[in-house]
Amino acid sequence: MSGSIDAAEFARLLEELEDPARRCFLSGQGRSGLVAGMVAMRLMHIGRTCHVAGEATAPAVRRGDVLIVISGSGTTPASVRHAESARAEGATVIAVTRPGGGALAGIADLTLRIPAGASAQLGGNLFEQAALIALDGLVNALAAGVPDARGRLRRRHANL
Ligand SMILES: O=C([C@H](O)CO)[C@H](O)[C@H](O)COP(=O)(O)O
Repeated sequence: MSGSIDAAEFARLLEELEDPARRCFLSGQGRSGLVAGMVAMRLMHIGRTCHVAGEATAPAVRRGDVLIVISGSGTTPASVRHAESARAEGATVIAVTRPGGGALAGIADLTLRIPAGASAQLGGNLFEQAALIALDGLVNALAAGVPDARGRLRRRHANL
């Protein structure tokens, strides 16, 4: 990976997600969608109301919500559509994408650029791995403000 995540972008995202009452939506396709699911799970564990776009139980996104769209290319049609729809509803859209960020970065209110270019791995592996580490870092930073976050995770963890 060349370069690093921009500290100001990371801080801006943290600020946007500071309000524990704010609903979060996550979106991504393929492996980027799996990263979205992992991040949504941890946000739920620390007490957030969080949904994964496209899941049967996800409600409508509305003004005041935050949608985080994960897409290395920034051009995956479903991801771009989710960003457009959420913007049209008045939600805040956060793009997690490579520098450049395709159409997605142009739609988003905020972007976290993940400097994961070509690598010896298959497909977009490096982006997907790096995006997960960055977003786990974001959740850990949010968890620091949650009283007894570890206990909360234990109590909220799936048991079925
Ligand atoms: O699963 C993926 C593919 O195998 C590349 O590693 C991608 O996550 C999926 O195709 C979505 O692409 P992006 O929106 O560009 O992340």
